[in-house]
Amino acid sequence: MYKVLVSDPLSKEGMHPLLEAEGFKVDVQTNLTKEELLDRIPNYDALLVRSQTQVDAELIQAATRLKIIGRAGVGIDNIDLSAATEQGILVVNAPDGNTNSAAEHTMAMLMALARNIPQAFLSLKNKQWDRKSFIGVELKGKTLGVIGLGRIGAEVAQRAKGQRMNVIAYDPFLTDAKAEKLGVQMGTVQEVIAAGDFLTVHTPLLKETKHLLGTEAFKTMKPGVHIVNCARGGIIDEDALYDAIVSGKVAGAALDVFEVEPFVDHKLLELPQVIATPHLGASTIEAQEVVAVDVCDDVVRYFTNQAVKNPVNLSAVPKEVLKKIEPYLLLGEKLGSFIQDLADDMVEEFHVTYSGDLQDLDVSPITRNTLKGFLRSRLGESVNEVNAKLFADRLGVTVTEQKTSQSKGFTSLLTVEIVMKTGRRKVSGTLLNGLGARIVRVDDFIVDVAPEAHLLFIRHKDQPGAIGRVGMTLAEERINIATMQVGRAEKGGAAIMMLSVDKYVGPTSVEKLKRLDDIEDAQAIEL
Ligand SMILES: NC(=O)C1=CN([C@@H]2O[C@H](COP(=O)(O)OP(=O)(O)OC[C@H]3O[C@@H](n4cnc5c(N)ncnc54)[C@H](O)[C@@H]3O)[C@@H](O)[C@H]2O)C=CC1
Ligand SMILES: O=C(O)CCC(=O)C(=O)O
Repeated sequence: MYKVLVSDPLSKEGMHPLLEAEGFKVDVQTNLTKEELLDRIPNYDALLVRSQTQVDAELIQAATRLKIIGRAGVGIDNIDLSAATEQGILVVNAPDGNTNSAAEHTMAMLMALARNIPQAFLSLKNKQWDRKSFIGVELKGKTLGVIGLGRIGAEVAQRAKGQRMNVIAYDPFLTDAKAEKLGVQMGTVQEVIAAGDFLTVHTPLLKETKHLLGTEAFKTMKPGVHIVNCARGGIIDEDALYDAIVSGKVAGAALDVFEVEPFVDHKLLELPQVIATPHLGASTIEAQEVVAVDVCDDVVRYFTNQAVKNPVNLSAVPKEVLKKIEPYLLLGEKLGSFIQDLADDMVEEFHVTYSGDLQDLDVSPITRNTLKGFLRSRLGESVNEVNAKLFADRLGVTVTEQKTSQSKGFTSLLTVEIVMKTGRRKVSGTLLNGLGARIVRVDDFIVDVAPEAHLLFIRHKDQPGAIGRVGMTLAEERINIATMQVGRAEKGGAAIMMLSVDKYVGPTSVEKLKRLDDIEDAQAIEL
C-alpha cells in the first residue's frame, strides 16, 4: 500500500476520494516542525504540499522511499527541484486550478486599494464614522500595467478591461496575436512600468524578476501609482517600496505575498497606504478542490504507470498526445532493458528511432522510459524517468531521438540501437492489434515475440542439429521452452534463435550453450 503524507492543508473533498479509492494510505499532518518532517518522511511514497512546507535538499535526502512530490498550486519555489531530480523524485504541480481564484483576488485587492476599503472598515470597527479620510480613485480610464501575461496575468487583464481600464502588458513570450485577442497594448518592461496608474505583477520569482520593481523602477513610475503583488514576494523590493510610499511617489500597495512568509512584523504593515492578505490568492473552496484533485490524479497516475499530466521536472506533453503514446511507454522500457542485455561493452551511444504513427508525436516520455529500462538493468531501481537522462550524461552515453518515415510495414515501430567500441546492436518493437507489445526485430533478424520475463537470444550457424543441441542443453538445465523462433539471413549462413523460457537462465547455463557446436553467441534477457 502506498503511503501519502499531506503536510500542508489540502482540500479533503478534492484529495481523499481519489486516493482512498485507489487504496492509498493518506496521513494528513500539517504544521510539522522541520525535525518532525525529517523524522517521518522516510515512511512515505508521496508528499503533498502547498506553499508552506519547505521541501529542501535535506528533506529530500531523508526521503529515501519518496517517489513523487505533488505541489497543490503553481509556484514550486518551496521545492528544491534539482535535489528532487537528482534523487529521481518526480515533482508535479497543479498549474491551472487556482488561476481564476488568484485573478479574482488580484482584482479584489486592486479595488480595495483604489477605494481604501480595508482602512475604512478598520476605522468603522473602531467606531469612527469618517467619510473624509478615505477618498479613493476610479479605475475607469486608468492604465493598468501588467508584468507577466501568463495564465493569471491574462485573466486579470481581461477583468481590468471589464472595469474599462486600459491595459498595457509586458511578457517576454507575449505574441501580437495574444495581445490582440486580449485587447491589451504591448510594451517593454520599462514602458509598462512608466505607463501604469496601477501596476500588477504576475511572473514567477526568477533571477530575472527578483526585485524587478526596485529603487530604479520606482523612480520611473508615475507619481501616485498603485501597486499590486499577488504573485511572489521578492518581485518587489520591499525596502524600496517602503521608501517609495513614504516619499509619496507610490500612493499605495496591495500585497498578498512577501519576501519572507509568514509576514507579520514588518514596517510595510505599519503604513496606512499598504493593504495586505496572508497569501490568500488561491484560498477558495473551488481552487483548493481543483488543485487537490489535480495533484492526487497525478499521484495515482504515477503509481499506476500512467504518464502524469503536470510534471515539473520532466517536459509536459499535451493530453491528446499522452493518450496516443501511453501504450508505448512500457514497450520502450522493455526494449531498453532488452538492449542492455545485448551489450557486451561500454555503451557510448543510445539511439531511439520512431516511425509510422509515432512519427508526428512528442515521444520524449517514451525515450525517457526506454532509457530508464536500459539503465535500470545496469544501475538498479534508483534510475527512473526523472533522472535517467542525468545518469546517462554522467556515464557519458549520448542519447538521441530520431524519427523516420520507414516503418518497415508496421503501423508504428520503435527501434533502440546502442553503439559500443565492439559494434552496434539493435532491437525493434511494435504494438500489434490484439497481441499487444511485440519484439519484431533483433539486429537484422525478423522475430515475433512478446517481451516476456525470460528470453534467450542465440546466434548460430544454420546447420543441422544446432536447434536440437540447444533444446537438449536447456532440458539438462531443467529450463522449459515456452516458445521458439528461428530465423536466418541465408541458407547455411548466420541464423538466430529467439526463445522464451519459463525461468531465469543463469550464467552457467548460458556458458554451456555458448560452448555448443555451431553456437556463436547466447544471451539471456531478463525483462
Ligand atoms: N498568491 C497566490 O496565492 C498565488 C500566486 N501564484 C503565483 O502567480 C504567478 C503567476 O502564475 P501563473 O499565471 O499561473 O503562471 P504562468 O506561468 O502562467 O505565467 C507567468 C508568466 O510570467 C512570464 N514571465 C516570465 N519571466 C518574466 C519576466 N522577466 N518579465 C515578465 N514576464 C515574465 C512568463 O512568460 C509567463 O507568461 C506565479 O508566481 C505563481 O506562483 C499563483 C497562484 C496563486
Ligand atoms: O497553496 C497556496 O495557497 C499558494 C498558492 C500559490 O502561491 C501558487 O499556486 O503559486
